[in-house]
Amino acid sequence: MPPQPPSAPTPPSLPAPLFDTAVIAGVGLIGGSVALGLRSRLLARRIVGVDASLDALREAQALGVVDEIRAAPGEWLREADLVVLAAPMRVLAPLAADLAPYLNPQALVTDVGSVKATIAAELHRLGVRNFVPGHPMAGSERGGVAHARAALLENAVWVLTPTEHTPLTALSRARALVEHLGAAPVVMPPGAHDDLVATVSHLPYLASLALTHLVARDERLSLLAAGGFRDLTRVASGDPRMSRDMVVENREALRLALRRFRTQLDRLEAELDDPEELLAAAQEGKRTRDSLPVVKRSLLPRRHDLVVTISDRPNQIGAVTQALGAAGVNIKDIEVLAIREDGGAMRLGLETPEDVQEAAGILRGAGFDVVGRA
Ligand SMILES: NC(=O)c1ccc[n+]([C@@H]2O[C@H](COP(=O)([O-])OP(=O)(O)OC[C@H]3O[C@@H](n4cnc5c(N)ncnc54)[C@H](O)[C@@H]3O)[C@@H](O)[C@H]2O)c1
Ligand SMILES: O=C(O)C(=O)C[C@]1(C(=O)O)C=C[C@@H](O)C=C1
Repeated sequence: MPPQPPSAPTPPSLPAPLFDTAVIAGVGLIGGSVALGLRSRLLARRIVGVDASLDALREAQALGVVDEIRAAPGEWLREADLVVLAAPMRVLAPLAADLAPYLNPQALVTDVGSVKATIAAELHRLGVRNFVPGHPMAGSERGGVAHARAALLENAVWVLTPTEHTPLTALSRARALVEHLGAAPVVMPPGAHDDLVATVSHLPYLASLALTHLVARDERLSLLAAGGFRDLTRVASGDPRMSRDMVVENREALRLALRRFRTQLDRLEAELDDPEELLAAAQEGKRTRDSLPVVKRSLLPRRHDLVVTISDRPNQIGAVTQALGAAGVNIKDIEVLAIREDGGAMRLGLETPEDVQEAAGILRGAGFDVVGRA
């Protein structure tokens, strides 16, 4: 055979996404953050939002959180291989019942609700096979998609609460989802989860309400309320109805946590007359609080991303940054997404959608393969 001319190296293709079509049911703070995580980490080829509020859907689409929007379930759902239920807890089960007739039986279905035993039982009753109940231990008092950020879920503990009905393959797919989103999966039964969050989430919410009620009786108290009071009561600013639903749903476990809390308060009150004992309690409290792990999250919103494939040749990353630097495009964040024998991909975080357009043009001109995610 005559010698062949050397062919131009073909740029490596982007890593295959974990999911083809992801559906986010409830495109608010948490659903939107999951969608942004899927997006920025290239975990789904296509993200569809479904929500009871047309305004929320339009906002999610305008912010580039989802690719497509749907106002109601339908045949279109069969294309989904991932469905994330992220609506308020009181509507999670009815929402699942509306979606169930259209679900592809292979689809991984998960939720993000704050209490797990009831939803786990409800979805089993509905016959949703690949359902893995979940709860990211991260959030904010500010709801709505405008506050969604992929970084919200980064390094967060994300509890998965399989039951005896949960297929092992579904659990391992849910684990992979959580890990790929940059969070840390922790697996336990739904009841154990509900007992624990009663103490670390639902009790603090009621305690913050109690404190705000104390302050409400005298406006001079609000005047003097500084960092300490504000830190302790931040969660009282959350959506009252959602928070109410959360604590009511977990009331059995919460009653026990409240009893333990009252005992602690009584003990501390008694120790006011025993300063040495109170000092020991204060030292123990400081040790516990100081030893809580610091959760590191990126400071940058990852809304304006550009993904560049890089071949396995020297100085490819340098060539990308130099080309953009020479044109005055400011790179705010860089992440290497995948490294393989034939190359890999990296994500550039840019400030504005216009920067993404400009950078994509420059890099394409320099022979790079790019995908914009403005
Ligand atoms: N906010 C937090 O800190 C936090 C943390 C972890 C988990 N969660 C859980 O996440 C879920 C969502 O909370 P959020 O803070 O994102 O709320 P959110 O208000 O920001 O978003 C909820 C979204 O669900 C939509 N929705 C309401 N009813 C619906 C229905 N019937 N069908 C489809 N969509 C509907 C709303 O329009 C809204 O867009 C809740 O179940 C909550 O328990 C919240
Ligand atoms: O506001 C926050 O920072 C939260 O993380 C909110 C918080 C919590 O109590 O920890 C509230 C309810 C959710 O189920 C999970 C998280």
